[in-house]
Amino acid sequence: MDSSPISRFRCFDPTNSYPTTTPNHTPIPRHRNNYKGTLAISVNSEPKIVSGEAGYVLEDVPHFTDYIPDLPTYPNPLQDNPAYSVVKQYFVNVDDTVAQQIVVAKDSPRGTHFRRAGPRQKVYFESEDVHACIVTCGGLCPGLNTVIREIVCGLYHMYGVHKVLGIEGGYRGFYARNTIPLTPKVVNDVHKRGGTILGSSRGGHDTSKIVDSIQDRGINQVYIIGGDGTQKGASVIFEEIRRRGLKVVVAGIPKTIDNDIPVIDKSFGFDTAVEEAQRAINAAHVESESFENGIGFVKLMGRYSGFIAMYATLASRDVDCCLIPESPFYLEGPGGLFEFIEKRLKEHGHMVIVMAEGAGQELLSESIRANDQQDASGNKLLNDVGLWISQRIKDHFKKPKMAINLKYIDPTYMIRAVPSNASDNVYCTLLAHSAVHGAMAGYTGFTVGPVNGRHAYIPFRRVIETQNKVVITDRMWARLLCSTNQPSFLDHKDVVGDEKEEVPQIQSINGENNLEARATKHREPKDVTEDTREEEPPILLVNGNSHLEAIMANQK
Ligand SMILES: Nc1ncnc2c1ncn2[C@@H]1O[C@H](COP(=O)(O)OP(=O)(O)OP(=O)(O)O)[C@@H](O)[C@H]1O
Ligand SMILES: O=P(O)(O)OC[C@H]1O[C@](O)(CO)[C@@H](O)[C@@H]1O
Ligand SMILES: [Mg+2]
Repeated sequence: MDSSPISRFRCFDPTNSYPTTTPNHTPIPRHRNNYKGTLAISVNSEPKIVSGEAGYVLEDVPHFTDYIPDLPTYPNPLQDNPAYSVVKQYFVNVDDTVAQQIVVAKDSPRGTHFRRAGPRQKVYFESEDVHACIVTCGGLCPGLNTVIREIVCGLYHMYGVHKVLGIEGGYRGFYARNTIPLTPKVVNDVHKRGGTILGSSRGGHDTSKIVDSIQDRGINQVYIIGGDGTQKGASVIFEEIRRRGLKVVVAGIPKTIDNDIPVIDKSFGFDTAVEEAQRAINAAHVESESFENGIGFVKLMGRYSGFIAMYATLASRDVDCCLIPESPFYLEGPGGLFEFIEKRLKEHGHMVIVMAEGAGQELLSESIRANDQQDASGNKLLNDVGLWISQRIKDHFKKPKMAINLKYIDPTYMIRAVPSNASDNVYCTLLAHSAVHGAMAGYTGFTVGPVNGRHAYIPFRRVIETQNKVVITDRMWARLLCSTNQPSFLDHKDVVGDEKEEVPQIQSINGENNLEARATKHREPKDVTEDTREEEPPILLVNGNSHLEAIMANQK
């Protein structure tokens, strides 16, 4: 008997272990958590959570068999594909799941897992019956075309699917635009271009019109590429499809230049964007070095998450100061940005500042009328804080003493409009293929992505409930502070506090930030109590030293 903990609590995979039409038919278990037992159509899509020994939890994704009875299955055509037949164990094991938490202590619970992505032995579509469509939504990101290409080529070459449509111009394209037939020939060299060959848009998400269009066109696999907003839209589409009892897969491929999608290791195009940002930082460095008291000021993307700025800074080593939305700062007075600039210019004669577009927005809205405008998707429109702070720096140094030479560089759209680099191309290929395998296997309502390096199917709920942010108490931010040696910019009154009060404990650093969502304040209480290693952080350090010095002091 197999004594593996997972099999004992029946981590059911309808595509491998319990096919519905094989001679060795094994009944589908009725007792799965949140599973309604009978295979009647269920309109409630509740989380599929399976618990096991030693604190093991599987957060599973929906499957056709959850709400459509008696579906036939077919052997996966990949088993006859010469490219894959030689690969041992090409099909994913029934029990394979991917752990979210891989840094563990001896006695800590095994924690959350996701279903491993990849091809299954049985599929729920015959190749000629598949009618797929692809849509891209939200802002641009390097690699969009590669994902489109690889979904098309994956469907054609691995599964013999020949009906793939491109939906033009984002969600509204489902009901307001024509479709584009996509073949391997059409998409052959699109990965060499930036942008998306399908076009994109914000807003225009009309669920019933979109699902009507899917139904009217006879589409049964919907591949949706986009960021957090897009995945929210995909989740709503999935719920409506499920409510109507349609055999239609909804598969999300996460896209965001800001890297703000939680759970997954990082989003595609991020590396390319960081690489492209180096060109702007290099230019800023060259300009600043060449003039007396030169300041190169670079504004990068990052609405709520400063990952691009942080990684671009770490990669460059020429940056003296990195400003991100997660780390508040102020301009005037002791410990402020102006004081630091003056100090650094006196020491080095020049400096480079990198700023994420979402940083310091509160300073700007204090000084000018708050901008409460939104884009078509409901995202807050940001003020150009980079330009504003540049002007404030110029004004500040005009007054008394130092003549400065500030050059403002805004490459924001350049870093997301370029084609993806080689490593992102490979990453995009894996994402696309994982999505195709999952769809063919009848999984639906999922976003695909790597979790600790292994591709997994993640329920929509998990990627839309929170945003991935830089955790400034994690080691990665400490590495950055170590590289720039910038101050913490904590407000003087916060730093000193009420002298009668006890000096609060310095925040300890708890583990690597490998780009996963770790902003504790966004975590569910359940997660926090389950994972005892990520306790609610104590008050951030605060003793007048730089952030880094304080961290080092604490580690002594
Ligand atoms: N809560 C929601 N429910 C349904 N649809 C949504 C929701 N939020 C956003 N959308 C739709 O998703 C699409 C993309 O959203 P948005 O413009 O926020 O970009 P995104 O996917 O977050 O990408 P990025 O922020 O990386 O550019 C839009 O068409 C928008 O209407
Ligand atoms: O100008 P657009 O196309 O709305 O996009 C700008 C936004 O899109 C992003 O690239 C992704 O959310 C943000 O960094 C940026 O604020
Ligand atoms: Mg977004």
